[in-house]
Amino acid sequence: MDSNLYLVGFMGTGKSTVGRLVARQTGFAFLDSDHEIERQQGKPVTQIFAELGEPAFRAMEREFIERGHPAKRCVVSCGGGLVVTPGMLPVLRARGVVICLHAPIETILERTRHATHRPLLTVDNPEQRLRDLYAQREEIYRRSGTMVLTDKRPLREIAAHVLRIYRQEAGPAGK
Ligand SMILES: Nc1ncnc2c1ncn2[C@@H]1O[C@H](COP(=O)(O)OP(=O)(O)O)[C@@H](O)[C@H]1O
Ligand SMILES: O=C(O)C1=C[C@@H](OP(=O)(O)O)[C@@H](O)[C@H](O)C1
Ligand SMILES: [Mg+2]
Repeated sequence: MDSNLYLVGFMGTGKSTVGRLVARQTGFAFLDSDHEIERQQGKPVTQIFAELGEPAFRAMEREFIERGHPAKRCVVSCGGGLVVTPGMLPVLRARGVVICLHAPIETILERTRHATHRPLLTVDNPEQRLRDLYAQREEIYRRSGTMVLTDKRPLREIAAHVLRIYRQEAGPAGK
């Protein structure tokens, strides 16, 4: 059982935090798509958006998923928009197990309130932006993979749940 595990879902659902924990527990490598792109570009995601634009960032995400990471034994925390780009979900599915983290919008608003590293939220009304994006994307996340609820749940419990699903879906009958 060594296929990759991809965590997808909206901003603030805990992909980066939970992914790190699951990687530690499995001994898999931990890769966060945002961090990998930042490392490769030598600048933060906010600067990439400002200087090169969102489409360029989406192309970097695609490149990272298609050619930029090992095929086995990785936990990959995907940036929230990665799986929204048309054509990305089949690529993730072909490469491993896709699990979607979920939280209600009120919890997302709370968890993202003080962060400054998400360029989509550096607007006059970040709350409205989050509500709009959440509504636009909800259906895509719902269809992306087995859903894990994260609201009012401790991180270690979420990580254990993710790991259980991974073992079921990557097991002998799976990948
Ligand atoms: N289950 C949880 N309970 C409480 N806080 C959480 C939980 N999951 C994530 N957080 C917090 O929410 C914020 C966003 O988490 P992060 O892992 O960066 O999400 P994502 O990568 O999905 O955007 C962080 O401050 C993190 O500590
Ligand atoms: O939802 C999005 O489009 C984005 C989510 C971010 O990642 P997180 O989901 O880890 O915050 C990051 O990739 C970028 O700011 C764009
Ligand atoms: Mg993240």
